[in-house]
Amino acid sequence: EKEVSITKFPADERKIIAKAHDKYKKARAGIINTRHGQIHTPAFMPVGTKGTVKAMLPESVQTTGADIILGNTYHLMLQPGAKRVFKLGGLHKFMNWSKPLLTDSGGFQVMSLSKLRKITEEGVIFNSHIDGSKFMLSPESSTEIQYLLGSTITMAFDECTPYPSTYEQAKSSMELTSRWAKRSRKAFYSRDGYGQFGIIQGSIYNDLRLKSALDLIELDFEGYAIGGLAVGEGQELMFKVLDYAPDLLPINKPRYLMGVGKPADIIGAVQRGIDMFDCVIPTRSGRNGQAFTKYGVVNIRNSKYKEDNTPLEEDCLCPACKNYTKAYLHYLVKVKEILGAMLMTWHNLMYFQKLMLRIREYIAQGKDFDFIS
Ligand SMILES: CNc1nc2c(CCc3ccc(C(F)(F)F)cc3)c3[nH]c(N)nc(=O)c3cc2[nH]1
Ligand SMILES: [Zn+2]
Repeated sequence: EKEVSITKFPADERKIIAKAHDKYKKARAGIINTRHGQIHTPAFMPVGTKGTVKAMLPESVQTTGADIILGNTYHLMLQPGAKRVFKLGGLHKFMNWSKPLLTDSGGFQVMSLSKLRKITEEGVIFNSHIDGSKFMLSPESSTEIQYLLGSTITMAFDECTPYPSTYEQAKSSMELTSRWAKRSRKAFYSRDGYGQFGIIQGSIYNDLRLKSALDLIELDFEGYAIGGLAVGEGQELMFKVLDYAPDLLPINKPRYLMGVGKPADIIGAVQRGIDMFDCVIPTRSGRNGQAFTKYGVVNIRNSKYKEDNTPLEEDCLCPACKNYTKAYLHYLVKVKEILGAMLMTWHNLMYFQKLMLRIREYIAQGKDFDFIS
Protein backbone atom coordinates (compact mmCIF):
# COMPACT_ATOMS: atom_id res chain seq x y z
CA GLU A 1 0.00 0.00 0.00
CA LYS A 2 1.29 3.42 -0.86
CA GLU A 3 0.59 5.83 1.95
CA VAL A 4 -0.57 9.15 0.44
CA SER A 5 -1.71 11.92 2.66
CA ILE A 6 -3.56 14.57 0.72
CA THR A 7 -4.04 17.47 2.98
CA LYS A 8 -2.18 20.64 3.14
CA PHE A 9 -4.30 22.88 5.23
CA PRO A 10 -2.39 23.15 8.52
CA ALA A 11 -5.70 22.75 10.37
CA ASP A 12 -5.51 19.02 10.27
CA GLU A 13 -3.22 16.24 9.17
CA ARG A 14 -4.95 13.16 7.82
CA LYS A 15 -3.22 10.08 6.58
CA ILE A 16 -5.05 8.49 3.73
CA ILE A 17 -4.29 4.95 2.75
CA ALA A 18 -4.82 5.09 -0.94
CA LYS A 19 -4.13 1.76 -2.50
CA ALA A 20 -2.70 2.40 -5.89
CA HIS A 21 -3.36 -0.53 -8.18
CA ASP A 22 -0.65 -1.67 -10.53
CA LYS A 23 -1.91 -0.42 -13.91
CA TYR A 24 -2.53 3.12 -12.72
CA LYS A 25 -0.19 3.45 -9.79
CA LYS A 26 -0.70 7.22 -9.89
CA ALA A 27 -4.42 7.18 -9.06
CA ARG A 28 -5.09 8.18 -5.46
CA ALA A 29 -8.10 8.72 -3.22
CA GLY A 30 -7.96 11.09 -0.30
CA ILE A 31 -9.55 13.74 1.90
CA ILE A 32 -8.72 17.45 1.98
CA ASN A 33 -9.55 19.04 5.33
CA THR A 34 -10.60 22.66 5.28
CA ARG A 35 -12.18 25.29 7.52
CA HIS A 36 -15.51 24.64 5.77
CA GLY A 37 -15.43 20.84 5.81
CA GLN A 38 -13.85 17.89 4.04
CA ILE A 39 -13.40 17.30 0.33
CA HIS A 40 -13.30 13.64 -0.75
CA THR A 41 -10.97 13.24 -3.71
CA PRO A 42 -11.02 12.55 -6.58
CA ALA A 43 -13.63 15.34 -6.47
CA PHE A 44 -15.89 16.99 -9.04
CA MET A 45 -16.63 20.66 -8.29
CA PRO A 46 -19.85 22.07 -9.82
CA VAL A 47 -19.43 25.53 -11.36
CA GLY A 48 -21.33 28.28 -9.54
CA THR A 49 -20.40 31.28 -11.69
CA LYS A 50 -22.56 34.08 -10.25
CA GLY A 51 -22.96 32.85 -6.71
CA THR A 52 -25.30 30.08 -7.73
CA VAL A 53 -25.07 26.70 -9.42
CA LYS A 54 -27.55 27.59 -12.16
CA ALA A 55 -31.08 26.13 -11.70
CA MET A 56 -30.12 24.52 -8.37
CA LEU A 57 -30.78 25.40 -4.73
CA PRO A 58 -27.59 25.01 -2.66
CA GLU A 59 -29.25 22.32 -0.54
CA SER A 60 -30.04 20.43 -3.75
CA VAL A 61 -26.40 20.68 -4.82
CA GLN A 62 -25.52 19.21 -1.42
CA THR A 63 -27.85 16.23 -1.90
CA THR A 64 -26.03 15.34 -5.13
CA GLY A 65 -22.92 14.74 -2.98
CA ALA A 66 -20.84 17.76 -3.95
CA ASP A 67 -18.35 18.70 -1.20
CA ILE A 68 -17.19 21.93 -2.85
CA ILE A 69 -18.38 24.34 -5.55
CA LEU A 70 -16.69 27.04 -7.62
CA GLY A 71 -17.34 30.78 -7.48
CA ASN A 72 -16.19 33.38 -9.95
CA THR A 73 -14.00 36.34 -9.04
CA TYR A 74 -14.54 38.04 -12.42
CA HIS A 75 -18.34 38.08 -12.36
CA LEU A 76 -18.70 38.87 -8.66
CA MET A 77 -16.21 41.74 -8.68
CA LEU A 78 -18.25 43.42 -11.44
CA GLN A 79 -21.60 42.67 -9.81
CA PRO A 80 -22.46 42.97 -6.91
CA GLY A 81 -18.82 43.86 -6.09
CA ALA A 82 -16.43 42.08 -3.71
CA LYS A 83 -16.65 44.74 -0.98
CA ARG A 84 -20.45 44.50 -0.95
CA VAL A 85 -20.32 40.68 -0.68
CA PHE A 86 -17.82 41.10 2.17
CA LYS A 87 -20.07 43.62 3.93
CA LEU A 88 -22.99 41.18 3.56
CA GLY A 89 -21.04 38.43 5.33
CA GLY A 90 -19.10 36.84 2.45
CA LEU A 91 -20.08 34.54 -0.40
CA HIS A 92 -20.86 31.55 1.87
CA LYS A 93 -23.55 33.53 3.68
CA PHE A 94 -24.69 35.45 0.60
CA MET A 95 -25.44 32.24 -1.34
CA ASN A 96 -26.23 30.03 1.67
CA TRP A 97 -23.46 27.50 0.94
CA SER A 98 -21.57 26.51 4.10
CA LYS A 99 -19.16 23.97 2.56
CA PRO A 100 -15.86 24.71 0.80
CA LEU A 101 -15.76 27.27 -2.00
CA LEU A 102 -12.99 27.56 -4.60
CA THR A 103 -12.77 30.81 -6.57
CA ASP A 104 -10.84 31.20 -9.78
CA SER A 105 -8.47 34.18 -9.94
CA GLY A 106 -10.41 35.81 -12.77
CA GLY A 107 -7.76 36.10 -15.50
CA PHE A 108 -9.19 33.26 -17.54
CA GLN A 109 -12.68 34.76 -17.44
CA VAL A 110 -11.40 38.24 -18.42
CA MET A 111 -9.74 36.75 -21.52
CA SER A 112 -12.87 34.81 -22.47
CA LEU A 113 -15.57 37.34 -21.56
CA SER A 114 -14.50 40.95 -21.62
CA LYS A 115 -14.13 42.72 -24.96
CA LEU A 116 -11.39 45.29 -24.47
CA ARG A 117 -8.44 44.20 -22.35
CA LYS A 118 -4.74 44.88 -22.08
CA ILE A 119 -2.17 42.61 -20.43
CA THR A 120 0.67 44.45 -18.66
CA GLU A 121 3.31 43.33 -16.14
CA GLU A 122 1.09 44.91 -13.47
CA GLY A 123 -2.00 42.88 -14.38
CA VAL A 124 -4.94 42.87 -16.82
CA ILE A 125 -6.82 46.09 -17.56
CA PHE A 126 -10.28 45.46 -19.04
CA ASN A 127 -13.72 46.91 -19.65
CA SER A 128 -16.66 45.30 -17.93
CA HIS A 129 -18.79 43.28 -20.36
CA ILE A 130 -21.78 44.65 -18.43
CA ASP A 131 -21.43 48.44 -18.67
CA GLY A 132 -18.02 48.97 -20.28
CA SER A 133 -16.49 50.54 -17.14
CA LYS A 134 -12.74 50.07 -16.62
CA PHE A 135 -11.27 47.49 -14.22
CA MET A 136 -7.84 46.10 -13.37
CA LEU A 137 -7.14 42.59 -12.13
CA SER A 138 -3.69 41.99 -10.71
CA PRO A 139 -2.16 39.31 -8.46
CA GLU A 140 -2.79 41.61 -5.50
CA SER A 141 -6.34 42.70 -6.39
CA SER A 142 -7.41 39.17 -7.40
CA THR A 143 -6.09 37.74 -4.13
CA GLU A 144 -7.80 40.49 -2.12
CA ILE A 145 -11.11 40.00 -3.94
CA GLN A 146 -11.01 36.26 -3.21
CA TYR A 147 -10.31 37.08 0.45
CA LEU A 148 -13.30 39.47 0.53
CA LEU A 149 -15.49 36.76 -1.00
CA GLY A 150 -14.31 34.46 1.80
CA SER A 151 -13.20 31.66 -0.49
CA THR A 152 -11.82 28.50 1.10
CA ILE A 153 -9.39 27.85 -1.74
CA THR A 154 -7.92 30.90 -3.49
CA MET A 155 -6.33 30.55 -6.93
CA ALA A 156 -3.11 32.41 -7.80
CA PHE A 157 -3.48 35.00 -10.57
CA ASP A 158 -2.16 33.42 -13.75
CA GLU A 159 -2.25 33.82 -17.50
CA CYS A 160 -3.87 30.84 -19.22
CA THR A 161 -1.57 30.33 -22.21
CA PRO A 162 -3.75 30.00 -25.32
CA TYR A 163 -3.56 26.88 -27.52
CA PRO A 164 -1.82 26.64 -29.90
CA SER A 165 1.19 28.71 -28.80
CA THR A 166 4.75 28.69 -30.08
CA TYR A 167 7.47 27.67 -27.64
CA GLU A 168 8.53 31.32 -27.23
CA GLN A 169 4.95 32.49 -26.62
CA ALA A 170 4.40 29.71 -24.07
CA LYS A 171 7.74 30.48 -22.41
CA SER A 172 7.10 34.19 -21.86
CA SER A 173 3.51 33.48 -20.78
CA MET A 174 4.70 30.89 -18.27
CA GLU A 175 7.36 33.28 -16.93
CA LEU A 176 4.72 35.99 -16.45
CA THR A 177 2.57 33.48 -14.55
CA SER A 178 5.58 32.66 -12.34
CA ARG A 179 6.13 36.34 -11.49
CA TRP A 180 2.40 36.78 -10.83
CA ALA A 181 2.35 33.64 -8.67
CA LYS A 182 5.06 35.14 -6.44
CA ARG A 183 3.02 38.34 -6.01
CA SER A 184 -0.18 36.35 -5.42
CA ARG A 185 1.54 34.27 -2.72
CA LYS A 186 2.85 37.43 -1.01
CA ALA A 187 -0.64 38.98 -1.07
CA PHE A 188 -2.30 35.85 0.39
CA TYR A 189 -3.54 36.13 3.99
CA SER A 190 -2.68 32.68 5.35
CA ARG A 191 -5.20 31.17 7.81
CA ASP A 192 -5.72 27.68 9.21
CA GLY A 193 -8.13 25.70 7.07
CA TYR A 194 -7.86 28.05 4.09
CA GLY A 195 -5.47 27.53 1.19
CA GLN A 196 -4.08 29.06 -1.95
CA PHE A 197 -3.31 26.99 -5.08
CA GLY A 198 -0.62 27.84 -7.62
CA ILE A 199 -1.45 27.21 -11.29
CA ILE A 200 1.25 25.80 -13.54
CA GLN A 201 1.39 26.72 -17.22
CA GLY A 202 3.80 25.87 -20.05
CA SER A 203 1.31 24.69 -22.69
CA ILE A 204 2.43 21.35 -24.26
CA TYR A 205 6.18 21.89 -23.71
CA ASN A 206 7.54 19.58 -20.99
CA ASP A 207 10.56 21.71 -20.09
CA LEU A 208 8.30 24.76 -19.62
CA ARG A 209 5.91 22.70 -17.49
CA LEU A 210 8.88 21.61 -15.36
CA LYS A 211 10.17 25.18 -14.95
CA SER A 212 6.67 26.37 -14.03
CA ALA A 213 6.34 23.63 -11.41
CA LEU A 214 9.76 24.41 -9.91
CA ASP A 215 8.96 28.13 -9.69
CA LEU A 216 5.65 27.45 -7.94
CA ILE A 217 6.86 24.71 -5.60
CA GLU A 218 9.30 27.27 -4.19
CA LEU A 219 6.27 29.29 -3.06
CA ASP A 220 4.93 26.33 -1.06
CA PHE A 221 1.25 26.60 -2.06
CA GLU A 222 -1.37 24.48 -0.26
CA GLY A 223 -2.21 22.84 -3.59
CA TYR A 224 -1.44 23.08 -7.30
CA ALA A 225 -3.57 23.37 -10.42
CA ILE A 226 -2.59 22.36 -13.93
CA GLY A 227 -3.74 25.27 -16.10
CA GLY A 228 -3.56 25.90 -19.82
CA LEU A 229 -5.38 22.67 -20.69
CA ALA A 230 -8.93 22.00 -21.94
CA VAL A 231 -8.38 25.02 -24.19
CA GLY A 232 -8.84 23.23 -27.52
CA GLU A 233 -5.80 20.94 -27.56
CA GLY A 234 -7.96 17.79 -27.56
CA GLN A 235 -7.90 14.76 -25.27
CA GLU A 236 -4.85 13.07 -26.80
CA LEU A 237 -2.56 16.08 -26.35
CA MET A 238 -4.03 16.77 -22.90
CA PHE A 239 -3.25 13.23 -21.77
CA LYS A 240 0.25 13.54 -23.25
CA VAL A 241 0.88 16.48 -20.89
CA LEU A 242 -0.82 14.64 -18.01
CA ASP A 243 1.47 11.65 -18.55
CA TYR A 244 4.20 13.66 -16.80
CA ALA A 245 2.92 16.99 -15.41
CA PRO A 246 1.18 15.73 -12.22
CA ASP A 247 4.43 13.97 -11.22
CA LEU A 248 6.22 17.34 -11.20
CA LEU A 249 4.00 18.39 -8.30
CA PRO A 250 4.33 17.44 -4.60
CA ILE A 251 2.71 14.04 -4.01
CA ASN A 252 1.12 15.07 -0.71
CA LYS A 253 -0.72 18.12 -2.05
CA PRO A 254 -3.98 18.32 -4.01
CA ARG A 255 -3.75 18.51 -7.80
CA TYR A 256 -6.57 20.33 -9.65
CA LEU A 257 -7.02 20.02 -13.42
CA MET A 258 -8.90 23.19 -14.43
CA GLY A 259 -11.88 22.98 -16.78
CA VAL A 260 -12.03 19.18 -17.11
CA GLY A 261 -14.22 17.53 -18.19
CA LYS A 262 -16.28 14.78 -19.74
CA PRO A 263 -16.43 11.46 -17.80
CA ALA A 264 -13.77 9.86 -20.02
CA ASP A 265 -11.46 12.87 -19.52
CA ILE A 266 -11.92 12.69 -15.76
CA ILE A 267 -11.17 8.94 -15.63
CA GLY A 268 -8.02 9.36 -17.73
CA ALA A 269 -6.84 12.28 -15.60
CA VAL A 270 -7.48 10.45 -12.31
CA GLN A 271 -5.41 7.57 -13.66
CA ARG A 272 -2.59 10.08 -14.17
CA GLY A 273 -2.75 11.47 -10.63
CA ILE A 274 -5.30 14.31 -10.67
CA ASP A 275 -7.48 14.90 -7.58
CA MET A 276 -9.89 17.76 -8.42
CA PHE A 277 -12.02 18.71 -11.43
CA ASP A 278 -14.41 21.45 -12.52
CA CYS A 279 -16.49 21.60 -15.68
CA VAL A 280 -19.58 23.41 -16.93
CA ILE A 281 -20.68 20.36 -18.93
CA PRO A 282 -23.17 18.79 -16.46
CA THR A 283 -24.90 22.10 -15.74
CA ARG A 284 -24.69 23.85 -19.14
CA SER A 285 -25.47 20.75 -21.24
CA GLY A 286 -28.24 19.79 -18.79
CA ARG A 287 -29.97 23.11 -19.46
CA ASN A 288 -29.55 22.39 -23.18
CA GLY A 289 -31.33 19.05 -22.85
CA GLN A 290 -28.36 16.66 -22.64
CA ALA A 291 -28.59 14.04 -19.90
CA PHE A 292 -25.62 11.86 -18.94
CA THR A 293 -26.72 8.27 -18.32
CA LYS A 294 -25.08 4.85 -18.05
CA TYR A 295 -26.52 4.21 -21.53
CA GLY A 296 -24.64 7.22 -22.89
CA VAL A 297 -25.73 10.82 -23.43
CA VAL A 298 -29.49 11.25 -23.99
CA ASN A 299 -30.56 14.28 -26.04
CA ILE A 300 -33.97 14.60 -24.41
CA ARG A 301 -35.23 16.99 -27.13
CA ASN A 302 -35.15 14.10 -29.62
CA SER A 303 -38.74 13.29 -30.70
CA LYS A 304 -38.20 9.60 -29.93
CA TYR A 305 -38.69 10.51 -26.22
CA LYS A 306 -42.01 12.32 -26.62
CA GLU A 307 -44.00 9.29 -25.45
CA ASP A 308 -41.26 7.50 -23.54
CA ASN A 309 -42.80 6.77 -20.15
CA THR A 310 -39.56 5.54 -18.54
CA PRO A 311 -37.08 7.54 -16.38
CA LEU A 312 -33.64 8.63 -17.60
CA GLU A 313 -32.11 5.94 -15.35
CA GLU A 314 -34.31 3.47 -13.47
CA ASP A 315 -31.93 3.22 -10.50
CA CYS A 316 -31.00 6.91 -10.18
CA LEU A 317 -32.15 8.57 -6.97
CA CYS A 318 -32.44 12.11 -8.32
CA PRO A 319 -35.92 13.74 -8.46
CA ALA A 320 -35.93 13.65 -12.28
CA CYS A 321 -35.55 9.86 -12.32
CA LYS A 322 -37.61 9.11 -9.21
CA ASN A 323 -40.70 11.11 -10.10
CA TYR A 324 -40.71 11.87 -13.82
CA THR A 325 -40.46 10.30 -17.26
CA LYS A 326 -38.36 11.11 -20.31
CA ALA A 327 -41.60 12.22 -22.02
CA TYR A 328 -42.18 14.86 -19.35
CA LEU A 329 -38.55 16.06 -19.48
CA HIS A 330 -38.76 16.12 -23.29
CA TYR A 331 -41.84 18.33 -23.05
CA LEU A 332 -40.43 20.69 -20.37
CA VAL A 333 -37.20 21.25 -22.31
CA LYS A 334 -39.05 21.74 -25.61
CA VAL A 335 -41.33 24.42 -24.13
CA LYS A 336 -38.35 25.88 -22.19
CA GLU A 337 -40.01 25.42 -18.80
CA ILE A 338 -37.64 26.33 -15.91
CA LEU A 339 -38.40 22.99 -14.22
CA GLY A 340 -36.83 21.29 -17.24
CA ALA A 341 -33.49 23.03 -16.62
CA MET A 342 -33.73 22.20 -12.90
CA LEU A 343 -34.41 18.48 -13.31
CA MET A 344 -31.85 17.95 -16.08
CA THR A 345 -29.18 19.82 -14.10
CA TRP A 346 -29.97 17.88 -10.93
CA HIS A 347 -29.69 14.55 -12.73
CA ASN A 348 -26.37 15.43 -14.41
CA LEU A 349 -24.78 16.68 -11.18
CA MET A 350 -25.91 13.45 -9.49
CA TYR A 351 -24.41 11.44 -12.36
CA PHE A 352 -21.03 13.17 -12.07
CA GLN A 353 -20.95 12.76 -8.29
CA LYS A 354 -21.84 9.07 -8.59
CA LEU A 355 -19.02 8.66 -11.09
CA MET A 356 -16.55 10.25 -8.64
CA LEU A 357 -17.87 8.11 -5.77
CA ARG A 358 -17.36 4.93 -7.77
CA ILE A 359 -13.87 6.03 -8.81
CA ARG A 360 -12.96 6.72 -5.16
CA GLU A 361 -14.29 3.30 -4.13
CA TYR A 362 -12.44 1.47 -6.90
CA ILE A 363 -9.17 3.19 -5.99
CA ALA A 364 -9.63 2.47 -2.27
CA GLN A 365 -10.23 -1.22 -3.09
CA GLY A 366 -7.23 -1.20 -5.43
CA LYS A 367 -9.56 -2.17 -8.27
CA ASP A 368 -9.11 -1.14 -11.87
CA PHE A 369 -11.64 1.46 -12.96
CA ASP A 370 -10.90 1.63 -16.65
CA PHE A 371 -14.33 0.69 -17.89
CA ILE A 372 -16.52 2.98 -15.79
CA SER A 373 -17.71 6.08 -17.57
C1 LIG B 1 -12.87 24.80 -19.75
N1 LIG B 1 -11.44 24.73 -19.86
C2 LIG B 1 -10.67 25.44 -19.00
N2 LIG B 1 -11.14 26.21 -17.99
C3 LIG B 1 -10.04 26.78 -17.42
C4 LIG B 1 -9.95 27.70 -16.37
C5 LIG B 1 -11.22 28.19 -15.67
C6 LIG B 1 -11.79 27.15 -14.70
C7 LIG B 1 -13.01 27.74 -14.04
C8 LIG B 1 -12.92 28.21 -12.74
C9 LIG B 1 -14.04 28.82 -12.12
C10 LIG B 1 -15.24 28.94 -12.83
C11 LIG B 1 -16.42 29.59 -12.18
F1 LIG B 1 -17.29 30.01 -13.10
F2 LIG B 1 -17.03 28.76 -11.36
F3 LIG B 1 -16.00 30.61 -11.46
C12 LIG B 1 -15.35 28.47 -14.12
C13 LIG B 1 -14.21 27.87 -14.74
C14 LIG B 1 -8.67 28.17 -16.01
N3 LIG B 1 -8.52 29.11 -14.98
C15 LIG B 1 -7.27 29.61 -14.70
N4 LIG B 1 -7.13 30.51 -13.72
N5 LIG B 1 -6.14 29.20 -15.36
C16 LIG B 1 -6.22 28.27 -16.35
O1 LIG B 1 -5.15 27.94 -16.96
C17 LIG B 1 -7.52 27.73 -16.71
C18 LIG B 1 -7.62 26.77 -17.74
C19 LIG B 1 -8.89 26.31 -18.10
N6 LIG B 1 -9.31 25.47 -19.08
ZN1 LIG C 1 -31.38 10.91 -12.27
